[in-house]
Amino acid sequence: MKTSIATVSISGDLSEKLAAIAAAGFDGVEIFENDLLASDASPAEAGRMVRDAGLEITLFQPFRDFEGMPEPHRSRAFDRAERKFDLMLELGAELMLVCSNVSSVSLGGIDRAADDFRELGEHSAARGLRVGYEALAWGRHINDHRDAWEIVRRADHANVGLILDSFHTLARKIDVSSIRAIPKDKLFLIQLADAPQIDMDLIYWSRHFRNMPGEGDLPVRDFMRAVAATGYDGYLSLEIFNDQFRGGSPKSISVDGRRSLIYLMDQVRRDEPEAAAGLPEIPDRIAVSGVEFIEFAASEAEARELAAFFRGMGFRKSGKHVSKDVTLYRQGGINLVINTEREGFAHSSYVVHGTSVCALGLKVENAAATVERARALGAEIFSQPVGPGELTIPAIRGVGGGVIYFIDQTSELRRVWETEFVPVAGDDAPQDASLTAIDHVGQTMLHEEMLTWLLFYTAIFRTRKTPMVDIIDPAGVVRSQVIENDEGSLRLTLNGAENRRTFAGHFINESFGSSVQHVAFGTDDIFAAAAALRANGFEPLHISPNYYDDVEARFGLDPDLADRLRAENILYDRDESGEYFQLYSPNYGEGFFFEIVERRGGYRGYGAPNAPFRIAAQKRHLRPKGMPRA
Ligand SMILES: O=C(O)c1ccc(O)c(O)c1
Ligand SMILES: [Mg+2]
Repeated sequence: MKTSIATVSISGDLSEKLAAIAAAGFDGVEIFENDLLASDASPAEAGRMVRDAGLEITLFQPFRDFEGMPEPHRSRAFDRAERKFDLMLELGAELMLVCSNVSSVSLGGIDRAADDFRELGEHSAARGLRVGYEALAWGRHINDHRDAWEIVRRADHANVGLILDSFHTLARKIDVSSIRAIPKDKLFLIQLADAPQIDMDLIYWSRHFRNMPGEGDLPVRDFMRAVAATGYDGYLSLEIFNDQFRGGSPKSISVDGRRSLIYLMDQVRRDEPEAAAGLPEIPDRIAVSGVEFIEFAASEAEARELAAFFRGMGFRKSGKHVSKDVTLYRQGGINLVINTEREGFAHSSYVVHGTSVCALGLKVENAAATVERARALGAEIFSQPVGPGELTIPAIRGVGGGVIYFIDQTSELRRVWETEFVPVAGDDAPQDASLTAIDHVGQTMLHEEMLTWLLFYTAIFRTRKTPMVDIIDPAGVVRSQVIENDEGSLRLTLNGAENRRTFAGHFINESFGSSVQHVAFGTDDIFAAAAALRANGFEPLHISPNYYDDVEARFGLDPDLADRLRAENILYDRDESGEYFQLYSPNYGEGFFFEIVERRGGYRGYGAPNAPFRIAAQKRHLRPKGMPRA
């Protein structure tokens, strides 16, 4: 698989772009003319920069408003083409993209356009160059790749071919099976882009909202299957016009791009094994059955406070690590560990972020295969020296720098708790709060990082995304999207803060980066949980009584139930499929919190309608210098 990306897809000046593209492992780059015009480098110098970075120029583009013109526009278009051929020879680019004409003076006519392309083919062949024709979705006469192909077919010139761009084809919902009838030697380049499904003007959608394959909602996989069926084995080139990417980190966008292509082609290899025989074999997306543990990094003093929090929620101190300052707390199927080591990863995480979640442990089928797939997708493998009596737990770095460990049931890892921890007799055992499992883990990030996290989780794990939901914070909007498995036993909520005055934004600011902001535990009996918390002296987040008057009226609740909710500070939501009960801890530090939830029936949401009231309460509890109030 040969991969390429257009310079328009990422931010920075030309040399920054090239460095990031090369570092991410791309083989080639499309030079967008504007990037050259903006650069101080001459075309020859720019070409040298590309080759010095170890890249090939896959395309020079775009050449506009060429075919089907009346005179004198026609002659002028040919003159312009000659000028660009000069430039391409200096640059060292061999293929030029001609996008379909949008000019109001263009005449249309398949044969007229074919004649123009045949003549352009002659001119380009004389210079040793080739031209590829792309149907823009908004082209004046040609806006469908099937018509562009007819023109290329009738032009019948070896130096004239077709360029397919998944966006233009999929945005117009053109049947992709038509691609299977195109001979592969006439496909000069494949451009790939996805996009979120939003109803808007095609040009605006294309130029501002494209994203990497897998990040959006278009069936890029079906498009690529059809391309693979032709036997096409040339460059796959990302061409992503996206405002956020243009303002983002060149490195991270480039890494996402490479990841998206590897992920896409791994799916295509499985769909079309005949066609995609040459692609590397990597383990399929990894099934995750849930969260095995959550690890917090803390100082000793803060660990005592955190442990008091855990105790209040019914967690029992259950084990001490055989060789490290790590303590295990358990309840139901939930494992929480606090790491107070003075060296190693947890400690450096503590130094940077303060007391926080530094690692997640996920339950997978096969931990070694998980690391293999993650590595193939460009994830960073994590390891640190193993102490006496410790197992080597396979791990990778998550997007925000946190660690994700993998525990399976088929290796010695299944005995990790017995192997690494000695039981401790909890003398001061709290009342069990009937917490059974981790319902979801909430990760907070900047809004512009959301697609990166989304692609990371969905490319490596057998998970899917749910539609974006807006969480209304009194100081702004937080966008929330969930990564989940089919069973609902793994749910990661990604919360993207658009400003720093939201509760989520405050957390990112104060904890120096994106990470886990909350952990939600599931229970089968929220009222039993609330009673246990009370018995353990744990005071939940206080919710305004005004909220309960509204809930009672809105859902027509039985007044007794409304009173119980009010008395226990439990939030309530309901949809067609079931009910949801939520109980919140006070903030820990700068906005970290726990949540206890009960789902009844088939409720699959997260109580978004309650968020404004819960967030308002949490903000009232934010203290100038934060330590818990438990
Ligand atoms: O938005 C455009 O004009 C444009 C230009 C060149 C392309 O390859 C493309 O897909 C879109
Ligand atoms: Mg294109």
